[in-house]
Amino acid sequence: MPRDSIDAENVQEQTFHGILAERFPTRLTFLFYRYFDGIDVTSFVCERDFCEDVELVYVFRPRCYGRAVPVAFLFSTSIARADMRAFKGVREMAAFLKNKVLLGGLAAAGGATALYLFYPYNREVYMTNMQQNENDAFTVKKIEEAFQKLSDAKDCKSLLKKHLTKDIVDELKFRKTKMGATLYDVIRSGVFNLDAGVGVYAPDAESYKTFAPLFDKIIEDYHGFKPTDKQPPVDLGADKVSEFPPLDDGKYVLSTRIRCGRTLAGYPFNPLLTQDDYLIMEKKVSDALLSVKDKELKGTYYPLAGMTKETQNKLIADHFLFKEGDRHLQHANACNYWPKGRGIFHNNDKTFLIWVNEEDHMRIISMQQGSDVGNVLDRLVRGIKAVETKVPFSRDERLGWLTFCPTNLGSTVRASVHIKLPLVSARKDFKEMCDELNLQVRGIHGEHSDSEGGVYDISNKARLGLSEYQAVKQMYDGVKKLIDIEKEMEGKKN
Ligand SMILES: Nc1ncnc2c1ncn2[C@@H]1O[C@H](COP(=O)(O)OP(=O)(O)OP(=O)(O)O)[C@@H](O)[C@H]1O
Repeated sequence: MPRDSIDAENVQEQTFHGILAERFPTRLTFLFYRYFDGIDVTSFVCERDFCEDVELVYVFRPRCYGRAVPVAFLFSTSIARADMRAFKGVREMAAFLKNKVLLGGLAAAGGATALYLFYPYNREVYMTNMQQNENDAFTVKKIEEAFQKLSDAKDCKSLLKKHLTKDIVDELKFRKTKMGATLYDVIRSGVFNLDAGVGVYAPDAESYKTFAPLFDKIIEDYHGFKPTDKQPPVDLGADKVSEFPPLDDGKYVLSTRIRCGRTLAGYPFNPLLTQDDYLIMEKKVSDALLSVKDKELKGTYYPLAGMTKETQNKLIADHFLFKEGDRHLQHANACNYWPKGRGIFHNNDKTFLIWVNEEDHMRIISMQQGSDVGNVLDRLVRGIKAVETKVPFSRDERLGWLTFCPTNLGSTVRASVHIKLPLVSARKDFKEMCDELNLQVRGIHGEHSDSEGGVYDISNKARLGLSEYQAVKQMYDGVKKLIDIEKEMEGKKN
């Protein structure tokens, strides 16, 4: 049963029968239309999202042409056979043969034209209906409609829109990973959220290979990481933390946070996880965390199910917990069965935290007040080492640690500071300056939020093609430079 159908099954079934009764009053008319008009019954069972308004879909209308050609051929030959029996005498036979040659010629020409005109359709029909390339016809139709929607969205600036060409759609629309991910699962969020910066998510690890013609272009555009490039070996920077002394004495940087993402080997990512998967993974991770021995890291796992709204909101406001209801994640089907299987682990001081089954299976986080980047990194490294011995993670030779969003691949490290730079951030070219320093700017309540009280979240932009240590260094060097410019501007002002 397709994943989307779980809740909507009964409703859809009823709608389906209602529509059938209305449009096809007798079983015979239904069968006729089903045969000649290409109605694919399996496609009715599921849909509740993108094509909400489409009740009945003639999945491949051109199927009728595919069937019409052989039917017409059989029809004409059977008439010819009947005629032949009726003819007597050589003259009639010669005339008949002449006609037959003519008829045969016309049929061949007609057949060739039909083949030429309808080959692409028939190929699709064959591939989908014979399950040659796995994807069902309705999903193919959804992908084509999604592509049309993106093409019509002139203001959309996402990398998805930029790189999803007709050729790529035609190449990928039939593909499906072994766990069942389609191109539609990949692009769904970006199709709903035309204001997205990127717009794609990987429903499972294999998607990065199966849908590589799209992912590779987006990855290269975002990270500057070519299809021939390879993620360097892991270097968490355990022996180099002393290179990151505090950035300032508390004047500019309010707090520092370094996080990385991990996915459990053998499990798909959010859109393909079942309720049982979520619960099993939660148990695996929370059990593993129980055995953390490091005194500073030891803590408790708090499942989201059962947590009061008040506690949740307090944790979110204090920047410890993920927010609920991010529309980009929701449209990527990343919030199924929420809040089941989701939760947060943290130590007493809330300086070491692990998010379970939010965007990625795990987000490992180290954070504290002030700008002691070295200390934050040291704690994170100890945390990663404590966990990775208990649960195996997905890593790809080329792309490094695998994550749901392609912007997080590779090192998966986002090292950030909450920082106040009143003069620099007032400059018109603030965003361009940060871009040049390979820094990403966000508001203080996370991605897609605005700055408050002049505080920005500034982090490394690149995560792929550089080691964990290099990602932290990118943020450290860039922020140091911004602080120097702020000081320079202060000097000039005074
Ligand atoms: N340096 C920091 N100090 C304190 N809190 C921070 C810092 N950086 C980020 N946060 C907080 O962490 C929370 C999560 O932020 P956000 O969702 O932007 O980033 P993320 O966890 O890196 O994930 P993603 O990049 O996938 O969105 C937010 O509440 C944000 O304010």
